[in-house]
Amino acid sequence: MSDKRKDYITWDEYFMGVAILASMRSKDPNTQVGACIVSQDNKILSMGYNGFPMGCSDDEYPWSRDAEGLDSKYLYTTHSELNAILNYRGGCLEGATLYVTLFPCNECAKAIIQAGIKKLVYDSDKYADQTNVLASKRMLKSAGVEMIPYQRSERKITLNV
Ligand SMILES: Nc1ccn([C@H]2C[C@H](O)[C@@H](COP(=O)(O)O)O2)c(=O)n1
Ligand SMILES: [Zn+2]
Repeated sequence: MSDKRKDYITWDEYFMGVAILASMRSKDPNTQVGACIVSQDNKILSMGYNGFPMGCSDDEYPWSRDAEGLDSKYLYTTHSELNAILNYRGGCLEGATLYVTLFPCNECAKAIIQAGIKKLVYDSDKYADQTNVLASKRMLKSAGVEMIPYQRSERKITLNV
């Protein structure tokens, strides 16, 4: 009988956990999103969270979701999924899996498809009714990207050791 630990975390818990941790870096006061891209042999390839592009200060650009025109955060934020794709320096993401804490929008779906990502594991789908998410699902389905809702476990994972 093996003495191996039995209560180790699953691959899904591990990679979604990394995505959740990445989301905690976001400065967005309303929604923090994290993404983690994983190879077919369970190696983490890249991570990202939503924020402004390099050189665009978190303290100078607006975080408002309601403001009009140039004062809206939506003009400036790069989504976590796109950041994870763009952060990858290793070459090809063909066949990779994306773990993300919020279902991707239509613009990120285009990038996911074009990057060759074949599987998407998502946690929240809080904007499921929005047109951009419906368009995203339509494109991901057409492109054969598998969409899998993350099965939250009962286990509480704490980071303080
Ligand atoms: N799949 C997604 C969806 C949204 N984001 C980012 C974009 C914004 O920074 C924030 C959403 O803000 P809200 O409209 O909820 O105030 O989340 C993303 O990175 N990935
Ligand atoms: Zn997006």
